[in-house]
Amino acid sequence: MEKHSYEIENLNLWYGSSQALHEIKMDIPSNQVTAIIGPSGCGKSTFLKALNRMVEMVPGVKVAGNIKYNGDDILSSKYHPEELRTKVGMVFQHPNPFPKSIYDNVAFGARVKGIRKKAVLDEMVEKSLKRAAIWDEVKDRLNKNAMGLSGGQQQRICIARAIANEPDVVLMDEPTSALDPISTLRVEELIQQLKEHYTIVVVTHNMQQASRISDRTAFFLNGEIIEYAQTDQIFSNPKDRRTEDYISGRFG
Ligand SMILES: Nc1ncnc2c1ncn2[C@@H]1O[C@H](COP(=O)(O)OP(=O)(O)OP(=O)(O)O)[C@@H](O)[C@H]1O
Repeated sequence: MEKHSYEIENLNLWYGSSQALHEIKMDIPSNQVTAIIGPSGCGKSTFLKALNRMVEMVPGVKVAGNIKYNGDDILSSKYHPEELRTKVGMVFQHPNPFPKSIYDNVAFGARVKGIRKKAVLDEMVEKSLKRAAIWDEVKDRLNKNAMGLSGGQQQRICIARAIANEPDVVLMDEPTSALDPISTLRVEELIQQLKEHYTIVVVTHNMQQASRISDRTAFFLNGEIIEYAQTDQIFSNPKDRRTEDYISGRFG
């Protein structure tokens, strides 16, 4: 049976009195890439930030329904959201390394957890940078400031920082939209490699990207899921007219 990192049912979300998500039902398979597509303002980022409960930082937000993460109801009052912070990593649209060395960026989470041994940190930094496909480019300058890298390299450092915490899910909110085409391709290849170890959920405006890198695609419109299926099916044989109109560029 397919394992799911998330099982979501009846998810509704409001910013004040304005409803941004309506009755979302979605299972997110483990060790696959799930893409979230849809026009601007349809709720993609909101949905992503509901998965790690980051959305609750917005004043006046109300979330109702069921989000099961590895079988635990993360919206229950008994659930400690801190657990999600380590298990669910996040990568943002604009690369946001800390103004620190490459090494310190990747070692950051481990140091927060109290890990001090240099050998342990060294090994973790190397492993994470290798997994993020940037080790060869930076191994000779680990003590240089990460802000001095190109945007594409910075984004891979941010991915290394996210995976250094050994998460099992990585959420990515338009991770390549600020990158040039070559860096975009590198990050796309990386995302496909990462699914061997992590469950990936990626929000993208770019439909070619969704079709290239994802196993499943969910099409959101006005805060609802219109269609969610295998990516091949969404792009070759969509069931809903609105999906077809969107993927063929008729709106959005
Ligand atoms: N912090 C907020 N406070 C109030 N309303 C918000 C907030 N964030 C988002 N919204 C509203 O919720 C709806 C969904 O926004 P969201 O950012 O999730 O969409 P999106 O699909 O990610 O858009 P984009 O592709 O432009 O990033 C929009 O109507 C938006 O205006």
